[in-house]
Amino acid sequence: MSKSKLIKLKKLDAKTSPADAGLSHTDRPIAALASGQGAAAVSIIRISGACTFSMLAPFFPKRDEFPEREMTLSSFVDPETGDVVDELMLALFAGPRSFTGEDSAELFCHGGPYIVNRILKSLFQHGCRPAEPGEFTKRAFLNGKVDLTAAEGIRELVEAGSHQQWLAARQLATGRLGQVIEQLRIEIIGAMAYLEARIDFPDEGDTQGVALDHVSDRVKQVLTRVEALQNSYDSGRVASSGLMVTIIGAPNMGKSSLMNALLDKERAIVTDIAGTTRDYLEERCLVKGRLIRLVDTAGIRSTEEVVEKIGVGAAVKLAHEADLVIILTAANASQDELTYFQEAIAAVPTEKCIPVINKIDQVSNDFDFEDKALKISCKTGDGIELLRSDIAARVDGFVGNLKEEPFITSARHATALEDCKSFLLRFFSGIEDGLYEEMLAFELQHAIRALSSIIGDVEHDDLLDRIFSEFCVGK
Ligand SMILES: Nc1nc2c(c(=O)[nH]1)N(C=O)[C@@H](CNc1ccc(C(=O)N[C@@H](CCC(=O)O)C(=O)O)cc1)CN2
Ligand SMILES: Nc1nc2c(ncn2[C@@H]2O[C@H](COP(=O)(O)OP(=O)(O)OP(=O)(O)O)[C@@H](O)[C@H]2O)c(=O)[nH]1
Ligand SMILES: [Mg+2]
Repeated sequence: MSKSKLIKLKKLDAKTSPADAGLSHTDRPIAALASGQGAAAVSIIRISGACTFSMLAPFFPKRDEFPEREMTLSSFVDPETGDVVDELMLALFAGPRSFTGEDSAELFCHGGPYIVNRILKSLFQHGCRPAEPGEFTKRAFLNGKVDLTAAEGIRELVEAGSHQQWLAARQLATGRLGQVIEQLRIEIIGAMAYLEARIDFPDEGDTQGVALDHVSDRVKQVLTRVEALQNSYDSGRVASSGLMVTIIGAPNMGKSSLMNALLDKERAIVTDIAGTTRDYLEERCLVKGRLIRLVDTAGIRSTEEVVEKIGVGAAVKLAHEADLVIILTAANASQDELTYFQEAIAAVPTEKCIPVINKIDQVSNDFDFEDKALKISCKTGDGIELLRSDIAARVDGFVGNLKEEPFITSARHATALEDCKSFLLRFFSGIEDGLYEEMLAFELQHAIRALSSIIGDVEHDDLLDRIFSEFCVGK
């Protein structure tokens, strides 16, 4: 194996820090703890930006050269006191071959809070500034290392706590979605090149009609794929942000108790007073490894006769927002409460609805239950595992086979695709209305811009040139 390149830690000319040497706030290298807070075996401090290497020089006085992209055991010295703060591993990355694309360094130090804070403090005193949240990844994006979807994916990878979140984050972080969007963009740009040719060479005569069909066929294919991506949003959203599960029911049925049981902690206040929960309460949690957003609601009261209708109306509204609605009653519920239960079940679409009877510990074993409902007791825990399995199965139903097809995960992607689609549709109605090529090209340009916004607003003139160079007039 060839020996790796050496990087020199040259001190800046002045016996001063980069800050004193005239580096503005924005030019200064950024530094931050990259690993978790709190005591750890090892912590990682990341540094990135021009002057990273010269900024580090005063901390490693015994050595002025380090191999690139290799860990080297070194003493980190406090230039003020001469204290050896830690024996740590140093890795240097010369830009553009780094995560951010800039000169960068990583310090793997002993993970005590004192050491970490002291190193960071020294770095800030000698020219670094604290990195803003996401700034390393932002720099990677600005330096063209990752597109916007990949940057989003990196953020989601770091937060992923479930298999589905990992799947969703991976397809963003690896650039898979970005590539799909880029392909669609290039397709429209290619179609537009034909249009531009018709604009620039209007007298090429007989092939004109054929060419417009060709453009429209290509755009139609893009539209189909845009719609497929739009349809993937439900799955992608559930994978990435969790299934929204709302618990509704009359007061005192045990909605908050069920929330706590599923969360496995005393989150919601539970009392025997009807009307304890007054507002929505949302908590994220894992159910058999699947992320859900669990929403506890205020019990729907029936103080007057008309209220039942209002109650059912509220259930319909909640059902509309939620991916799954747990409709709760109790084994010892009153006739009114049971009526509400039945009406709510009728009002919520079947595929979104899990009817559940709670408090089965309060009635004898041969009690005649309504067949379809799941029977549980938040008090004894009976039936809770079955409910968990049911919820997990619903998540899997949404997330399905996300492995095969590309999918979108955020409202940002969904909105941009909707924009793109509406411009494509305007393009088609423009053809029907016999609009000039210039106008048609205008719609396509907007569709391209909408796609560009997904991967980051980049100039597409360069791409246009590339496509044009492969393109021959009249073909
Ligand atoms: N120590 C460490 N571990 C880490 C990261 C990191 O920044 N540092 N990562 C941070 O997220 C992830 C890995 N992602 C990375 C992506 C690109 C490059 C990088 O140096 N890219 C160069 C060289 C590529 C090559 O030689 O193959 C480049 O793209 O030019 C490094 C890490 C997870 N683990
Ligand atoms: N015996 C028994 N009591 C239960 C069970 N689940 C809940 N309870 C009790 O029922 C009462 C109401 O429970 P909550 O969870 O506050 O009911 P809720 O539906 O959230 O009520 P509101 O917020 O007022 O709408 C409390 O006293 C709970 O301890 C159960 O499975 N068995
Ligand atoms: Mg409650």
